[in-house]
Amino acid sequence: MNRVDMSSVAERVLKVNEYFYSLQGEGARQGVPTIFIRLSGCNLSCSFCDTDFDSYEALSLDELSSRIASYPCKSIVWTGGEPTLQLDSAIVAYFKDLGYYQAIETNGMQSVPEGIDYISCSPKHRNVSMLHKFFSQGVSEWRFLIEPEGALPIPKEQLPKALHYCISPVFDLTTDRPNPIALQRCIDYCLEHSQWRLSLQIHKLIGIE
Ligand SMILES: C[S@@+](CC[C@H](N)C(=O)[O-])C[C@H]1O[C@@H](n2cnc3c(N)ncnc32)[C@H](O)[C@@H]1O
Ligand SMILES: Nc1nc2[nH]cc(C(=O)O)c2c(=O)[nH]1
Ligand code: SF4
Ligand SMILES: [Mg+2]
Repeated sequence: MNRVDMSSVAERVLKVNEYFYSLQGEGARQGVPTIFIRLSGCNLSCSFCDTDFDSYEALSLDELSSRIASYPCKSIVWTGGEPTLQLDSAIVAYFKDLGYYQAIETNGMQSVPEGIDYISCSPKHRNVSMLHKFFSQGVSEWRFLIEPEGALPIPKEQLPKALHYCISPVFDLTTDRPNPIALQRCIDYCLEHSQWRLSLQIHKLIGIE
């Protein structure tokens, strides 16, 4: 981006629920130091959702980038809520210009802006053609969430390709521990389908943010 473009993008505003520095707790990048930026709002309201994402502070990109600049890290995870509701390619380019590697956590209801380096998709629907439409180039990781009851959400049809195939048991909201029945379903599934691996929310298990 040239300097004129950069300065106009810098004034754009995101509704930011919270930002914090921690270790990636989920998926194939577990343990990686990461700046989490949680954007407000979602297009779904999943019964198991572990996140309050309604409240927000309106921050310009300029302000947001200066607030995260003190973290000793150049890796962002955009999450929410549903970050695809606010992010676009100009915002991604702005943070790329500042040297950030950018991952996203998305529910798979719509496409991800160009320039994102790593896509973690945890679909909350069973519409495989929608996944092919939005992720025709593939994703970095699938991360299917498994509940204790009901049909497994992993489609029998071919998914867009991924580098990593993760399944996660739903964590109980009162104990911050995996639901034991969901966990057993995940273990059984991985042992029968060896392309898939178990992902636990390690941040909850070790008591970090
Ligand atoms: C809070 S969501 C935000 C991103 C996006 N809306 C999504 O659903 O992927 C981040 C991750 O947390 C997972 N998640 C939410 N509630 C959970 C729970 N109770 N147990 C385990 N994972 C959960 C989601 O499946 C998703 O992978
Ligand atoms: N440590 C940690 N890792 C995470 N990975 C995805 C998270 C999210 O809420 O999107 C999350 C989170 O909230 N904390
Ligand atoms: S899509 Fe993600 S953020 Fe939205 S309600 Fe479901 S789990 Fe929570
Ligand atoms: Mg979380």
